[in-house]
Amino acid sequence: MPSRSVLLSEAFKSHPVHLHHKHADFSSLQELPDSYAWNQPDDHPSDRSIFASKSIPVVDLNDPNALKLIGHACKTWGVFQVTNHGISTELLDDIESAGRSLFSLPLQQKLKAARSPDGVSGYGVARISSFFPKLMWSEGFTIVGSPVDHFRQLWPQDYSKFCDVIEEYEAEVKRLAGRLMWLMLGSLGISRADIKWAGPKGNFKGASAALQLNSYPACPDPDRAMGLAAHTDSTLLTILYQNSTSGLQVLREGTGWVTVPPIHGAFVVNVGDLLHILSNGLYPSVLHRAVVNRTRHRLSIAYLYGPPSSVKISPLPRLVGPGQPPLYRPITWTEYLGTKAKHFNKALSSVRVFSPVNGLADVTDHNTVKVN
Ligand SMILES: C=C1C[C@]23C[C@H]1CC[C@H]2[C@@]12CCC[C@@](C)(C(=O)O1)[C@H]2[C@@H]3C(=O)O
Ligand SMILES: O=C(O)CCC(=O)C(=O)O
Ligand SMILES: [Fe+2]
Repeated sequence: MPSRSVLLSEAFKSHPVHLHHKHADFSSLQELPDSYAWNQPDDHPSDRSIFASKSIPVVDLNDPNALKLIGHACKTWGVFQVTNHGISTELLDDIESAGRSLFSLPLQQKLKAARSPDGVSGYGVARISSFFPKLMWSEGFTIVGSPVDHFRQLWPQDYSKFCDVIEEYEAEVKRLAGRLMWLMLGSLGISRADIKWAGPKGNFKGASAALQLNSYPACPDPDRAMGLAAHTDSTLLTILYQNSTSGLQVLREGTGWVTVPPIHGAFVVNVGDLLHILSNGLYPSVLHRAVVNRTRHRLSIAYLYGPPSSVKISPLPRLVGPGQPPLYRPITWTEYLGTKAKHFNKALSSVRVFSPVNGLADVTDHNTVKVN
């Protein structure tokens, strides 16, 4: 561990986003305001692809072949769903209803817990909003560390029961994340000895994470609106719970946008940018987005899981060799979040090592134009 550890919550100190004037009271909007109309013909939610014939793999964690199935899903899709993961449907119901209570508070109340421009936690629009000229039809609440201060502002009387649900959910999903890490890495031949930062018990005790509650209100003109614009996650992996309303889509090369159908009690697990780096490019970090719905409110809860914040992540030595040079330079999670805040979807290529073979430019050559 480096002596000076930079917390995840510090990641955006040098990349503040000022979006406060953009909070909307969706329930009062009967028509889609122009500021929410994403009418680019080639990246339009209305090209939402059918439940494609080849669909996202579903893996039962009790299946003796789970390791192999997960490895295959990670290589080919970068995303899969898991069932029999050990987290009770009661806890899922509890976290969903906590999310619902939060987003159904009056806007003025939610704004009391607004995310500060250089902070990570609190209520607000997606951080990536600053890269797009149009607004997204969603609101979010990010939790890093204890939610108690913000929850006290939201629910001065009964914040503690909501804190308990969040804490219980985080503890359970953290355990699942550690288990999934070993399955995802195990199928690449990686074992405990290869990842020192997983700790002596191999339980990734020092891992960092953010919990992102996303709310997508019913929308008067869903075909022209965008819930959450296409992005990859800056994580090792993300564990997503979605309610029974569909909306999540992943981009599959050669197919287009594929809807991830909600399965009651299941989680969607996707590879993030840091696992792509760790796997030396073997696992793709999947591009995904959320579209919205005319009649139904949609809720999703993403557990964005990463390494201890100051551990340098680089391609695993076991996956590097004479024919497989390391494709990425070492970077900490906190540094990567800063890079993402600056370069957005070009962040990953900005970490890519210069090579005369792949012809990619070094990070110093990277200039991304930010649309505000
Ligand atoms: C630990 C994370 C990961 C963050 C930033 C920070 C807290 C919130 C996460 C998200 C959640 C919503 C999509 C995203 C793209 C966004 O705008 O905020 C994510 C982003 C990332 O994966 O880069
Ligand atoms: O709402 C969804 O299904 C997607 C959420 C997401 O991609 C995220 O929070 O990173
Ligand atoms: Fe995401």
